[in-house]
Amino acid sequence: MSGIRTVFVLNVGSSSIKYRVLDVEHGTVHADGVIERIGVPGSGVPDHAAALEAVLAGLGGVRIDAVGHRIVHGGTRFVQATVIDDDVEREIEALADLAPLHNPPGLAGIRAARAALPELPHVAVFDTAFHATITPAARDYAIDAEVAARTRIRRFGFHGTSYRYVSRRAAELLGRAGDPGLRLVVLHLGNGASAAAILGGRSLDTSMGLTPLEGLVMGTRSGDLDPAILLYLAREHGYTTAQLDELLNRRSGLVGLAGRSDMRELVAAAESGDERASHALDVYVHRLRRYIGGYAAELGGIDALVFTAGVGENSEYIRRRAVAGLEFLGLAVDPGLNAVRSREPRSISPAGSGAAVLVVPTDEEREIARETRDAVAPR
Ligand SMILES: Nc1ncnc2c1ncn2[C@@H]1O[C@H](COP(=O)(O)OP(=O)(O)O)[C@@H](O)[C@H]1O
Ligand SMILES: CC(=O)OP(=O)(O)O
Ligand SMILES: [Mg+2]
Repeated sequence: MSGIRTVFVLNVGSSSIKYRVLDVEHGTVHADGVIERIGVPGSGVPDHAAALEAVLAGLGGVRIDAVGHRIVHGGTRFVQATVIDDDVEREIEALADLAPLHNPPGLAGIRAARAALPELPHVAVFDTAFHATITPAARDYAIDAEVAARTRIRRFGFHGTSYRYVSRRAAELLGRAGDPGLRLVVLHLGNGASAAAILGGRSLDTSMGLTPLEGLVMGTRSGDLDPAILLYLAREHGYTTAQLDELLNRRSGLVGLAGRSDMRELVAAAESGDERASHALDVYVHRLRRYIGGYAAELGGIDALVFTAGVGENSEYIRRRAVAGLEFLGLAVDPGLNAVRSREPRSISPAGSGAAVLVVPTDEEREIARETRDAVAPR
């Protein structure tokens, strides 16, 4: 008897708002859209409040019962979806320094939406929350423990809302929902990309760390590198912290290696003989395979490898190359099944494989709606 049927989900980025109004039980979408170029001069959308006003005006008469907000970093304070009040809003603000690219826009979204819809419950759903269960060994960096504690440095992990949704759908597809022994390696490959080792629906390890910069090669982020590179650039080449931030978050990854981040374009370029594109893809796939192997080792074997997000769901090429030669883990991809284009969760491994290879489209908005309902009216 929660009465929460229709949830307005807001995924606010630095210059865009993605939104969806949906029926939480059936997933039926009443409205959705994206507003881009917020705050860009000449765009006609000066700030998040104006953007949200435009979104709300476009919704007309749709009845909304609650609002769910994607917040990327919940720190140690938020390990589950949380109903927002003034205190929670302040605590999210205090976490901004840990996720300077992601949290401030999320907070701007909360402020604008609470002002516009003050009578509704608002819930913050955190990317980090699902990874609250990572092992202590996976959680800690090997640095001076006193410094780490004082400065709150540890690994958190992100894309947790996606992992929660995808790992549940994968378990259902395998007929193993609720099985505490199910060993999944999930690859969330979007613009931001990460991997996770998930045992029985709980995250044991994940590739992003204190911030969403660690781990896999991404569209514009470097992922793992030798931290001494920063010292070297600062000391010998005069880089400032702002320049290092810009280099590693915006001018690295696929963009840094090959000048572009769109996977479709890169694969097409590589296939027509572009050496830089081809090399960028080699670096991307190399890193990916190291994580698959590492997580299989942590899990003591693997029952299914799961691909999700824009690249994982759509790139036949990346799936083929990620799995090539992993027969020793029971993993293989059937070329015919891999070529099928579909929005449905599906297996792409040959019948009789030791482990499954799955493609499971993620749906962060639907998961946010579900967690919003459950936070407002715990079941
Ligand atoms: N048909 C496709 N083939 C290969 N890659 C694709 C395809 N469609 C989308 N992508 C890739 O998906 C990525 C974006 O993924 P997405 O999950 O939407 O990212 P984000 O949510 O992080 O912005 C881009 O690199 C894009 O090139
Ligand atoms: C946390 C993160 O990297 O998010 P996104 O993939 O949306 O950039
Ligand atoms: Mg994404």
